[in-house]
Amino acid sequence: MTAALSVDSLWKIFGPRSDKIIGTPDAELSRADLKAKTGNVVGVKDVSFDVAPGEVFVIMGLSGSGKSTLVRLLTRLIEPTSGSVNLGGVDITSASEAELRDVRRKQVSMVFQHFGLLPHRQVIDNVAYGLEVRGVPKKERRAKAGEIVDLVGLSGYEMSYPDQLSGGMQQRVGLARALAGDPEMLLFDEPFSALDPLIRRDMQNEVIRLHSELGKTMVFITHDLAEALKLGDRIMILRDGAIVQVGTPDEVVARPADDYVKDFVSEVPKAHVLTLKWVMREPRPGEALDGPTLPVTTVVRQAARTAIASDAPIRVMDGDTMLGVVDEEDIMRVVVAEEES
Ligand SMILES: Nc1ncnc2c1ncn2[C@@H]1O[C@H](COP(=O)(O)OP(=O)(O)OP(=O)(O)O)[C@@H](O)[C@H]1O
Repeated sequence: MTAALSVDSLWKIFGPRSDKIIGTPDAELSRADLKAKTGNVVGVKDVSFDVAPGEVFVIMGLSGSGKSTLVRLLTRLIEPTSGSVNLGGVDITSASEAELRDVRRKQVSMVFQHFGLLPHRQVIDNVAYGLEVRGVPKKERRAKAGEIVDLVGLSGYEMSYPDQLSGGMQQRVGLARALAGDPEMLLFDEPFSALDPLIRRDMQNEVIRLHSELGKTMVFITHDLAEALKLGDRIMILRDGAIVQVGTPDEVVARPADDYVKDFVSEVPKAHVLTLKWVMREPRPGEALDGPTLPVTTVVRQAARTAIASDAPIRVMDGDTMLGVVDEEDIMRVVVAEEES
């Protein structure tokens, strides 16, 4: 299957003569050392990854890790120093201005932290804006926008103006606007960072629901690990512009690539994230093998009740194949370790 997004050896170095650094030993320097030696700052350092169609791919990192730079490179809002980006079959790196405009209008929509709504337009016309730019006639674009307004739970607010809505509702308008043009991919740049925790949780659930209904490819930028774990099919962790780890949420939590990631995930409630894959074991000699079955993808916490209710260990399955077993004690070990940490 062709990737929805493919990034290959992408670099962005800010500062003088930045294109002369890649390929030299200076490129290997830490960000601080390179800055001290040459005055250049590495925004994105030799980043490669693929996003599959329909995947939710989260790019996570602390402030300064290069998230905003990377997301801007994806649609070439800034020029890369080297490397390539292929978005839905279009080579972004060599695309003409006209092709880029087309990609930004039709293939990818962005949702930002600052909603960027047009204050003097009603919700319906904010949502329809992208269609208007494309020249879709008023009746048609309003009908389409109306459908999307319903989809994001804003029915009844079509005629409201942005400043009459709460932050969470404004971000729903932002989401609706991004969806109205029926893009293949949504790019979220820290969209919920400014929202209250409860509203933020609602919006995350909204993203999960919309993804399951529409199946769009999503690239989601965040500095919040809990958000990354909740939303991502896979998570890519950046530090100083470089990739530290790419993996599924349970891989990242179970097998952090280094101390940096380990530190990040130390507070994560493991039983809520780890799947049986990480706690199953070989059956012991003589152990009963007629216990209940659960898929290997079951989260540990969800397996607890089954384990407690059964004398024989749970058989952990991949389809018809038994991969291992877990019993109550195996599960308690994860839960207790979590309480102690
Ligand atoms: N135009 C620029 N000129 C020089 N350096 C820049 C420029 N833009 C970004 N940088 C530097 O590149 C690095 C990565 O910044 P970037 O904004 O991409 O990080 P971030 O992870 O998005 O952080 P934040 O969450 O704070 O926005 C930082 O050291 C930043 O100072």
